[in-house]
Amino acid sequence: MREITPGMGRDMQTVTLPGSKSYSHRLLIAAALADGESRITGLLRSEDTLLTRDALRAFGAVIEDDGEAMVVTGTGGRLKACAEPIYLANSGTSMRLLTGIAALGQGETVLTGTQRMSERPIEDLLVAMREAGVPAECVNPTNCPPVKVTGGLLKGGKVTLDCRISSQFLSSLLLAGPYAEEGIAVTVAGELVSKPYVEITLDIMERFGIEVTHENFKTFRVAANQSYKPGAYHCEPDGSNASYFWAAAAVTGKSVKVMNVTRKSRQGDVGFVNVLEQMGCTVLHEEDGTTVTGGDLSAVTVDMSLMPDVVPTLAVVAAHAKGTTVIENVAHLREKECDRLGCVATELRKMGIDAVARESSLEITGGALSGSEVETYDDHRMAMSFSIAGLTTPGVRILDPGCVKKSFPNYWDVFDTLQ
Ligand SMILES: O=C(O)C1=C[C@@H](OP(=O)(O)O)[C@@H](O)[C@H](O)C1
Ligand SMILES: C=C(OP(=O)(O)O)C(=O)O
Repeated sequence: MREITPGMGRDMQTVTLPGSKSYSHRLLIAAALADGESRITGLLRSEDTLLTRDALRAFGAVIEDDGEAMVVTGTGGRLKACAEPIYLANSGTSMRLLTGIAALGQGETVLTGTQRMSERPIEDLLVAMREAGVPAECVNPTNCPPVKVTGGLLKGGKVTLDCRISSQFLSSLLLAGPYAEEGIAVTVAGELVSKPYVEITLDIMERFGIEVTHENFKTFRVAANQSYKPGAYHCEPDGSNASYFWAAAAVTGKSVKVMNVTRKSRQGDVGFVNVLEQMGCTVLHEEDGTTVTGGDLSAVTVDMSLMPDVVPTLAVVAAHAKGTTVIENVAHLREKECDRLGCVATELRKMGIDAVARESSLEITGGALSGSEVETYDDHRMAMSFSIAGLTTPGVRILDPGCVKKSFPNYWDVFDTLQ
């Protein structure tokens, strides 16, 4: 348990954050699929990205960490058989992205995780993989992991993919695509949620020399006989994790600059500052970072389909704003580390805030917060978001604060520099 002390130290604070989780997973995967040696700096070393690293090692990539960079000797897309199941805890990105990559393995691969992982859907991806020739199925009749994938049979061709639950399914097929026998053409059926994460995938594939074409994010084509180019790559800091520090400024009225996270980034969550601006904050965009200064906060109605991971942060800011904030189009938040609509509403209500989770939206009416013991549901974003409420409200106690290790192991050290 960790009790937060209200208040911030200086009026203007600067923070430096570790690497982006989404970029780190993809940089490691692309380098592991390349033929030759890559050197990657700035990577996030957290529970989830290290699980991806270990899985790629099991698939035959040689990955060494010299403290500054990870040096990856890739497989050229020829992956080793994995006799033991690959354990991916509750890392959805690892599970979904590596399920597609397992199609490049030899023989059968089983990918497994925590109890919560076995409640996070994956069947839509497996349907498309089977269309592409890959025997792939859930071990239990749940549409969720563990999954079993038979490698070596990725024919590719035309497939249809339902992306209403997760964009990670599409990223998975795209990343494996260059090594499909016929290449792959993926048509997205239904809404593509979390689209910016697909842009991150496209960015990495392009940087590694792979050409992907698409018509307005509807049909994506990856030609066969392309290969990932090894080289020197750098990972930018994490835009989702920046949200907690911008939110700290928003609720305290002070200023926080997050270094090297700028609007030039392809990380959709950097767009969180635009929502804060709409709520009454001032935002300063500079070449070397983005500063938020808090102001009188008022409620917003906002579609957050593109920025799912900052919804818990926004919810805590909304609890401090005048009026009722409506966060729309976020049904997919129910499938994350916890049911983030239900759990966020429950924890806000414990603090005396009127919060309602609907099927695909969240409504929060700002008001006077009171301290409470915050259940974090083994969800790093619950811990980090609710710590921000503790800056304005005495008696906020975060249970299981160590769960931040999933994406931000030194979160509390950086948080403490605010005080
Ligand atoms: O591809 C990625 O790196 C991610 C995609 C998003 O998931 P969904 O596409 O399932 O919403 C996001 O929530 C997750 O933290 C990271
Ligand atoms: C949803 C998240 O991650 P993942 O899907 O990788 O578990 C997250 O980091 O908020």
